[in-house]
Amino acid sequence: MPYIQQVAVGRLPELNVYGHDYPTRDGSAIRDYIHVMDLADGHIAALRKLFTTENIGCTAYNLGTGRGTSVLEMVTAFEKASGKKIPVKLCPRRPGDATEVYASTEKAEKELSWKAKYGVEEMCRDQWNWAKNNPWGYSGKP
Ligand SMILES: O=c1ccn([C@@H]2O[C@H](COP(=O)(O)OP(=O)(O)O[C@H]3O[C@H](CO)[C@@H](O)[C@H](O)[C@H]3O)[C@@H](O)[C@H]2O)c(=O)[nH]1
Repeated sequence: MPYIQQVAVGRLPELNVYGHDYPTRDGSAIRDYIHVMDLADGHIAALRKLFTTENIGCTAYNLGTGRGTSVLEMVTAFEKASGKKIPVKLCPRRPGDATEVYASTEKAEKELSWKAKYGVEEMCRDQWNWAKNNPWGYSGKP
């Protein structure tokens, strides 16, 4: 996402897509992208659980949407949200990259009463809204 955003604002000429021969629906790798607001809410839900449960010990929760989106699907969604063309360069796979990663969310839903609210469309919309107003981030153009 940070790289797609940099292409959209003109800081990078194109997005390197690492891997286009994965056994996925379009050949690119699949990940579980999450809206930062959902991620923040998930942490708050975990803290709430921590402060209200005695002897909770150490427990891990997955914070994700439970849905996988491919790199090329993300590009298309960002193009739609921004109205900008995102040129891509199909590159070899990065060593060590997994084909498909998405979260199992049942435990967090059940025990934290937390579930991601936003989808890829809202993620791209809100990221573009921030990026177009802050193309060089908080620090401004160097
Ligand atoms: O310019 C880019 C950057 C990324 N990707 C692809 O986009 C996907 C997501 O990449 P990235 O944001 O680097 O995340 P992951 O590959 O999911 O790895 C992250 O998540 C892993 C599991 O949490 C951690 O182990 C890693 O350190 C962390 O970088 C992958 O398919 C990449 O190949 C591109 O195609 N072009």
